[in-house]
Amino acid sequence: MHAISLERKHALHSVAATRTLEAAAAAGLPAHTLMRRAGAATARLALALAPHARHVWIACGRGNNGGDGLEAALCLHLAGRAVSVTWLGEPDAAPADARAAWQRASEAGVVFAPGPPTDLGPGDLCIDALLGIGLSASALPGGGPPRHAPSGALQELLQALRTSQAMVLAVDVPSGLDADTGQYADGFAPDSIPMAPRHTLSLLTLKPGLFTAQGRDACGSVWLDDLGCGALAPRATAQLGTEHPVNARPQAPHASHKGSFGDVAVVGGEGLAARGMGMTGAAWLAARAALHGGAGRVMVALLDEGATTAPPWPELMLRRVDALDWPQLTAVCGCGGGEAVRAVLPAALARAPRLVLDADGLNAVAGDGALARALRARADAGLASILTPHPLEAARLLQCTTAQVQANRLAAAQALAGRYACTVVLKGSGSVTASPGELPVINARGNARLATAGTGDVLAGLIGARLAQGLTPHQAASSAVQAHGAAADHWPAHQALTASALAAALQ
Ligand SMILES: NC(=O)C1=CN([C@@H]2O[C@H](COP(=O)(O)OP(=O)(O)OC[C@H]3O[C@@H](n4cnc5c(N)ncnc54)[C@H](OP(=O)(O)O)[C@@H]3O)[C@@H](O)[C@H]2O)[C@@H](O)CC1
Ligand SMILES: [K+]
Repeated sequence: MHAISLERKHALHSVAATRTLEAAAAAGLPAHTLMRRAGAATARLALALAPHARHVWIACGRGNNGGDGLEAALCLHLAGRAVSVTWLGEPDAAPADARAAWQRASEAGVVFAPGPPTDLGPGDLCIDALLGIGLSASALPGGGPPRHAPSGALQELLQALRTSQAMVLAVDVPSGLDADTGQYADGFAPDSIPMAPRHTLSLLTLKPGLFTAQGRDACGSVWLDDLGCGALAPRATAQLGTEHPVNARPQAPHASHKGSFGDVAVVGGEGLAARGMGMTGAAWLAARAALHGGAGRVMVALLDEGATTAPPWPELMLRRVDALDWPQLTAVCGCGGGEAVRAVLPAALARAPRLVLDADGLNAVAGDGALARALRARADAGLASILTPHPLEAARLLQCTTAQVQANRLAAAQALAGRYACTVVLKGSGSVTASPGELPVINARGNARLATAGTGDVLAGLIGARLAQGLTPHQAASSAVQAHGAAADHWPAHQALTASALAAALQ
């Protein structure tokens, strides 16, 4: 068992892949072995997390997730800890593994109670073994006729886990969270983020839903125990994090010059005169990020007709759009582009060998079939494209709703990558980078402090710098997303995170 380090990459497996592994592993082992191992691992982690707990309360559901909880109860009881179990199952209706676990726990004298002890305090521990990967698909958003929201005893136990002052350890997955998508099933989402610390012990595999959408908030710290079956794991579904270099420069030869690291041109920043909204700041932010991200030279072509603006940072060079030497550039197009960017896109799409399309650039493509076809045609011409939509922009590009994008972020990013034959970064909690023929990458870094104006422009500029330095689009995008998140994770607690300061802190 180990805590998931964000410094390394990790394989992620869907529920279906995990079920395949479970079946293969179980076939070679005596009956109930996997569940015993799962229970023992849960108990070990419980003892490590809350060594001084006066009481451990375990909420167990009717399925095998509850069986893991019963096995953990037995282990903790045998270790001399004060344990009580609330089990929603019935021996005659329980699956075989869970029934065996109940029998062993009962015979050993584990205490069963109708609910949690009334005096659970901050030093105590709750274990959530109500629902695991057997969450019914029909209860998932968009997954068919809605099943009834959790009711009665299940609802009461969920509520007790969420309002308890005691730390919560979730077995396999926080109950009600879809392990594939990171979305709660209907009726399972908490009203607010619980205050007590949370941990999740993922069993057999790490699942994608633990790290994207609502997964990060639901899980807290994530641990993995492969139950001794890691060698049997099938092909990964996705990857958590990346090990690509954060900045290509440190490996560069001494005899380098500014041309060695590529030219980035940021095209965006509609002026105040166009529609009464000045958005030039977005272009400057992207440009600053490209500079700090290691691009050799950074040019800015503002969509601000007639304005004479001095660059806010002297390293940046101003260009008119018609003076851009497209074939030599990595273009970052769209940041603060407003309506004006639409006129520039035909040239950028046809001529830029490497293109990052952000914000209004994406909206323009979503609303114009000819631009969409031009984007799609770039792959056949050997031109590299990266799209960086947030969920609403992704929904426009896919002609669906934001809720449908969020219901399965991995699938949405992959659908976009397929539709436009390019790399896609679907932003949001647990950003997903997808490219045709590549394993999608879920970013594990970053935090809510990134939810401030301009950080998306910074990301687009950084991706442009990575692309200009010769990384593949998939590497450039996934490593930039990770570096952007890591910068926020290392941000001093007392210091405001602004996009401008973030751009300057990039490495
Ligand atoms: N077997 C093994 O080898 C191993 C298994 N392992 C463990 O088993 C877990 C998977 O077990 P599982 O398949 O039994 O599913 P599980 O997560 O307990 O849920 C099923 C229960 O939930 C209920 N339920 C579902 N949706 C619902 C809803 N919307 N609202 C309300 N209720 C709902 C459903 O009710 P029903 O549909 O029967 O009415 C049923 O009672 C896995 O996560 C891991 O912890 C590990 O030990 C490794 C070895
Ligand atoms: K659970």
